[in-house]
Amino acid sequence: MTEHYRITLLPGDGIGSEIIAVMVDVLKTIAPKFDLEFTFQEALIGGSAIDATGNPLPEETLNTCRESDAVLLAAIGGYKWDNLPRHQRPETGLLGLRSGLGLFANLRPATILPQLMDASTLKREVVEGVDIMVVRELTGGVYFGEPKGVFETETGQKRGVNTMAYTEGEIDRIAKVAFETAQKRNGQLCSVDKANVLEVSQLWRDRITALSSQYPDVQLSHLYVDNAAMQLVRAPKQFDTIVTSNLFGDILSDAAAMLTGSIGMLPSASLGASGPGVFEPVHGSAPDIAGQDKANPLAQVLSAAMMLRYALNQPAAAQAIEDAVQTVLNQGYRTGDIMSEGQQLVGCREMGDALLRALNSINN
Ligand SMILES: NC(=O)C1=CN([C@@H]2O[C@H](COP(=O)(O)OP(=O)(O)OC[C@H]3O[C@@H](n4cnc5c(N)ncnc54)[C@H](O)[C@@H]3O)[C@@H](O)[C@H]2O)C=CC1
Ligand SMILES: CC(C)CC(=O)C(=O)O
Ligand SMILES: [Mg+2]
Repeated sequence: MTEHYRITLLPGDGIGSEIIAVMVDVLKTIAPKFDLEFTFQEALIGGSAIDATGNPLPEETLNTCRESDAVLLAAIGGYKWDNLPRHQRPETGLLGLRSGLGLFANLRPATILPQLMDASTLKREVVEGVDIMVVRELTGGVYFGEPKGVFETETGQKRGVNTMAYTEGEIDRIAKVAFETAQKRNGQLCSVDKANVLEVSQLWRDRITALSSQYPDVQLSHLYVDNAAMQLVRAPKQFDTIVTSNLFGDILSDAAAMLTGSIGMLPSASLGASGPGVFEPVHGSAPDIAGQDKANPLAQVLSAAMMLRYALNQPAAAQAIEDAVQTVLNQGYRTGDIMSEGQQLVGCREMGDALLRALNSINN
């Protein structure tokens, strides 16, 4: 029986429309082979939404997302909107989408593919075999805490304020996701915080430690975030699952991206307790290469694979996409960000065409 899914597409800004187009072709190609049918509905977010409606997250977009089975987002942001007031910025739209859909858990896998061992800026022996899952808290911490703003002091100076805050409930629910993720992997969980300085991090550490007694099969460790950043580039293979707050996870997952060769390779899944998840690359809108057919579409395509696996329970279709990515890399196709000697430099569109050829060679 054919399974039918309603998918919201959010191309956003910059390279968004280029990489989403490749991903949609991939999904359309895979659908009949696995008895799937997708209805795609495009909606506005970020700078393109500001230009069209004055609002980085129109209510209509949130409603469309809520009515769908899953959301595929590319990225938002760009120079054009950098000087708008905070509440009108593209990034505020993205934060609104995450909080509006209750997406408190962001899973960011950083796995090095054997074909890309020489694309990393780190030595082959350091990155070979890296397989890390960063579980980033996504709707709390300093990106959302109150008070925030720029205020005037008694002496007339401007003072910028953001607040890093977590409740026990917010920590407990992300901890549960992280422990369960570690259980399904190698059973090692490293919690990253700054408990030597920040009260909010001490609460984080205390709650994670308290909850660990419910997961005797998971080996829990703690690192301060400065050391964790250093360890990630010194000896990344020591990590299995990492759980951390919104800001630290944002930073550490970009660093982890470079272990795999490029941020253009890293997908992610943003999940809540119920309702549709958002599947999105870790990278941003890359305005420096937008409109030039230079973007690597693989993080976006692998985000669609995460959607098939995590939201739609279609692991065989997810695997087919992941296999196609390996095939095109085996064939030597490389966008600029993962290019190395002896390989064939291609643009975003050409990489997409190679993926479609690989998928079309799958037997029905
Ligand atoms: N989830 C999202 O929508 C995010 C949005 N942003 C926004 O994106 C804009 C640009 O931010 P940046 O700090 O420059 O981060 P970025 O991730 O967009 O780009 C960083 C560097 O990586 C390269 N890059 C990123 N994705 C790539 C891909 N698929 N293929 C090849 N190269 C790629 C870019 O060309 C750039 O040199 C900003 O407006 C920022 O706020 C940033 C991060 C996440
Ligand atoms: C653009 C920000 C809102 C977030 C970010 O950098 C990210 O989620 O990776
Ligand atoms: Mg980021």
